[in-house]
Amino acid sequence: MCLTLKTRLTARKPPDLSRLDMGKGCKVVVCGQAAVGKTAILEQLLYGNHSVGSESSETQEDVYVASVETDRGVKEQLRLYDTKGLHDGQDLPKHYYSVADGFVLVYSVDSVESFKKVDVLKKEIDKSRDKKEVTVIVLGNKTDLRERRQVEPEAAQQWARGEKVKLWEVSVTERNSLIEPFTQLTSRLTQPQSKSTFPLPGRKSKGTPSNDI
Ligand SMILES: Nc1nc2c(ncn2[C@@H]2O[C@H](COP(=O)(O)OP(=O)(O)OP(=O)(O)O)[C@@H](O)[C@H]2O)c(=O)[nH]1
Repeated sequence: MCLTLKTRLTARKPPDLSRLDMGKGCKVVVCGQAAVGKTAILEQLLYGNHSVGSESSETQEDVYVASVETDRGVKEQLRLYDTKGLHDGQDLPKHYYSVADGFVLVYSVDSVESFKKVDVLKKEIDKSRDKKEVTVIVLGNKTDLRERRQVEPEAAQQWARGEKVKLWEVSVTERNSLIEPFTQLTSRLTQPQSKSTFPLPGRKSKGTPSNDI
């Protein structure tokens, strides 16, 4: 498993929509209710240096470019869009639906409201995906807050089965819990048959040549 930060393109400034279509790599939108831990997850995954409970400012939009080794042993590039957290009644801006190859929907297990928001987002994705193939994974974060849990794992997994998405419970306090979801997401996003409308029999994965630093 290898996951390296290549670049962090922006820092806490308003979104520049023109950047969304630029650059290579699968585009993954990380979204969910405010303060569920979207930034903490990305920073812990990529830098390994997030200390939970630390003061954090609200994200506007940040883009991280990461190199992830898939379960086929090929390094692939991901562009991870850390989006502004959604407050009550707020929707994810529409442009994300049209550019995303994949979504990471994040809720916090100590907030049933944040889980309901993930359900709303999933249904929006289904409505807007048109014919495009989009990979969605769901992360239930903050499992370390055991006494404050409001979303039970079985109920969440049942919902996930109904929606045909994979759901992992994670905690930023355990970096290892974050690795498998992102490895699987990358593997699915880059699997050869999803790239071609006319898969050829016996066609092998080409993979993307690594240009790691
Ligand atoms: N206990 C605990 N706290 C966490 C965890 N993940 C994140 N946090 C804390 O939750 C707070 C909010 O985290 P952020 O990463 O800023 O959340 P966000 O979803 O990016 O927030 P917005 O940008 O406002 O939407 C921070 O104090 C984090 O340290 C976790 O797994 N466990």
